[in-house]
Amino acid sequence: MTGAAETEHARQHATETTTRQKQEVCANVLEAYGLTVRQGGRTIWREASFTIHTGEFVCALGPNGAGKTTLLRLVLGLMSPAQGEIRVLGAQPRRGNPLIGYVPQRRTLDAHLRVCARDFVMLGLDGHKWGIASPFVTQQQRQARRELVEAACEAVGATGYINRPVGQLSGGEQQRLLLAQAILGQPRLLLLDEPLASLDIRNQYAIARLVGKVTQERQMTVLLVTHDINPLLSMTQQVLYIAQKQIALGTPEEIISTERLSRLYRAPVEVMRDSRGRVLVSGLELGR
Ligand SMILES: Nc1ncnc2c1ncn2[C@@H]1O[C@H](COP(=O)(O)OP(=O)(O)OP(=O)(O)O)[C@@H](O)[C@H]1O
Repeated sequence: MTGAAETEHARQHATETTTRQKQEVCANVLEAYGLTVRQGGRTIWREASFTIHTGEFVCALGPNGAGKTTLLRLVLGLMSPAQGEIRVLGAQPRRGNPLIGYVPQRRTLDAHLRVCARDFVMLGLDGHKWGIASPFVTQQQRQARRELVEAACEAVGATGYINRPVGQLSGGEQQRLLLAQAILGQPRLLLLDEPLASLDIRNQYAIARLVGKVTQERQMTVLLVTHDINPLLSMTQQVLYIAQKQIALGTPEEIISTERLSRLYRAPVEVMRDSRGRVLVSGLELGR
């Protein structure tokens, strides 16, 4: 690296560190004030106000099309609200914020994808460049990146298949790699869009436990979209429920109750709990 490039690199690093430090002291990870969101001329939800605090594990629930992914898109700065204000780590949302890790709604990775698990996870560091590292990366930095990837793979229990082509891995194994990719940059906020979808029950619980453990160890705030809260109940502190164009936030006991859900859906919804605390909701099949 030339002297000028080194100076520029150091300046950028210092600016990013200061911004990071400033945002890390923010006690509220997500703040919404009177948020209204429209898509294609339709109001998806309106006048939502809520706060997610540092370190909370929050599950977003709601019927198909209620606007759960839309909320994640707002947080990621991929769209703007029609009204109201949203603040992420004390600032306006912005695209490519390194303080946010994101696992999008799961697509099965192409069975013919030859890239090995280690390189796939590495995309979490420079995915926007398709893994083509900057020419300024030194041998030492390359080694540090490898160690970071290996630590993330270890954290999600993927070390055993780190050299295998991702296309050949099972759904549960691929989900672990997506999680490793998202935590690589040590984000403060982790967004997960239906990480349990299309996994069998055993793997749903295994991935749920893993997400809980990894995010607690790394002190991350989590906003996770799911259709089934049960595998996540033991770690969920807040539930964010989206229905009937409204958003409600509270503890699982507050939100997932017969009275509250019936009010949210303006329909008779019944919530039952079994001896192990698992919830069963009936009445939602009648429509949004
Ligand atoms: N680009 C777009 N243009 C117009 N409408 C859109 C667009 N993207 C999403 N929508 C609509 O916004 C609504 C909310 O979509 P969103 O994907 O946020 O729902 P969701 O709650 O995540 O649903 P699911 O549980 O099915 O994933 C849907 O009715 C969808 O059709």
